[in-house]
Amino acid sequence: MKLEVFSGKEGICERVAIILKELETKALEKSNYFTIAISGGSLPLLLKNVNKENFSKWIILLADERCVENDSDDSNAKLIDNELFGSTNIKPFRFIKINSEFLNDTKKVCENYYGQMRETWKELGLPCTGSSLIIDCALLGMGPDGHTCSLFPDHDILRSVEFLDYVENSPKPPPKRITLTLNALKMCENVVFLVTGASKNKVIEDIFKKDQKMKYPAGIVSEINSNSTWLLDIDAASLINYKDNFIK
Ligand SMILES: O=C(O)[C@H](O)[C@@H](O)[C@H](O)[C@H](O)COP(=O)(O)O
Repeated sequence: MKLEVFSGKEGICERVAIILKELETKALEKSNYFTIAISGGSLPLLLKNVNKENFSKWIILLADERCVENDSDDSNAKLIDNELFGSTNIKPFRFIKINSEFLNDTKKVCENYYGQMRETWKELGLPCTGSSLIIDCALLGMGPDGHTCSLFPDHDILRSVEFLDYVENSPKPPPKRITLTLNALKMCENVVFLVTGASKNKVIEDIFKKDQKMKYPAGIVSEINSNSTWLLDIDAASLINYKDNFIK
């Protein structure tokens, strides 16, 4: 697991734009598309420097989504749409969102979302292994409790054997959500965590200094995926020794 620390959000914005350009280039050498799963929270606000030149080749997925209307202020899709595309005319090749027709049945929202993903992978000949669809990049946040996507510490969802699953009792509101599982995240070509703020420094200390990754879903993802990179600001990194990983 790679670690890079920045003095502020600006450095993270610049670095993530460079990383995504590199991953996009690599993906487009193999296929016509770049597949990326994106978290909600403050993460989409860090994507302002992302190069939009090849957006017509991007397939955007929700790393997790709250089961709300796509135009609700609680929707991760709305947040990502606003931050990446704003008022521009630029659009990705496809942005897979939940079907709000099923909002009264979380399981159906989940089945439908996975179905949309599978159809896209099949239609475009994207790589898969069994029931796992291979995603080029998962761009993930982490909460102060160490959750990532809607994978919460000590929650049953961590034992899911599905690729995509749902929770109806999320400790963080709103309670009903769908999420990529550990199985799915293990198979992603790359996982990039963007973590800012002092509220996360203890979890970062446990993951990077105390070797207690497995206590936290974000740490577990980093352990099981062989290609994870963490971009932190100095507030999140304040309890670890980051001298050799400080970028600017
Ligand atoms: O669906 C959610 O409730 C959010 O997406 C959540 O999972 C968020 O990504 C993390 O809590 C990190 O949030 P911040 O980046 O805002 O700290």
